Amino acid sequence: MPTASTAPPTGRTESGPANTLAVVDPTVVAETTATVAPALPAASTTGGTVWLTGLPSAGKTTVATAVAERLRGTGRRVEVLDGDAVREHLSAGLGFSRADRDTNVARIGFVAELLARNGVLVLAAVISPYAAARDAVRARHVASGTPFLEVHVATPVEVCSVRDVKGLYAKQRSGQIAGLTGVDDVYEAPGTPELVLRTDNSTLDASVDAVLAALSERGLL
Ligand SMILES: Nc1ncnc2c1ncn2[C@@H]1O[C@H](COP(=O)(O)OS(=O)(=O)O)[C@@H](OP(=O)(O)O)[C@H]1O
Ligand SMILES: Nc1ncnc2c1ncn2[C@@H]1O[C@H](COP(=O)(O)OP(=O)(O)O)[C@@H](O)[C@H]1O
Repeated sequence: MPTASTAPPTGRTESGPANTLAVVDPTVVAETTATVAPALPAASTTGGTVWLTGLPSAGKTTVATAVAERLRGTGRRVEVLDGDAVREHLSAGLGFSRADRDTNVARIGFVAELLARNGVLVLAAVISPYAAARDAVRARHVASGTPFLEVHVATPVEVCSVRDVKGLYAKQRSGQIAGLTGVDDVYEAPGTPELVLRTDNSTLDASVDAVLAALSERGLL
């Protein structure tokens, strides 16, 4: 809710009826507003979405977080949308069927576009295994003229399964889970992503630099 110090002179107050100030002498309102209204910020920086797709343990979250950290130091408005975290809230209750994954990706894409359209730089770290679902997210951004960069975190499954940050690959091997992306469930690699990161043969810093360069090339930094 807007506070008294930031509310525009709409003639409304939070506690009174909508037209409370409409009966007040407008010069008084003008004086009051002139006293408390803060200076408007300069035009906001263009937002955009960086969509990191890849297998579990590929490095999506690690890269997204590191890019965000670098940018926060510059004062840029940045948000990380992580599939894992979103599944605890916005996508609570969804599983890993194709339908549920598509729903999850569509929800994250919706929020990403909303934030990006309003000047936030969004880093979405989501497996998003199906090309059609990712393309739909891109289309949503294109429709509103919001920049969208697909980044394939293309770490090979052999490397991901050794990293096995959450023990999922081991669980799949021992038969405790099935339908693990890249092992016994589909992962459709992007055909023409804006950027491909191979975290198995380059450093985290190099990946962060590559993402920042891609943003800079598009005037998003
Ligand atoms: N069966 C199966 N397949 C793939 N991933 C699995 C599975 N079960 C649980 N997890 C964990 O779920 C984390 C979030 O996945 P996402 O929301 O990004 O997946 S999806 O885009 O909806 O497919 C995902 O997080 P990351 O490891 O960070 O990618 C996995 O750790
Ligand atoms: N160059 C690199 N870039 C990103 N992560 C790396 C790199 N080298 C090793 N790692 C490690 O790989 C793991 C990736 O995990 P995470 O970012 O959670 O993957 P994801 O989000 O794709 O599941 C982390 O433990 C990270 O420290």
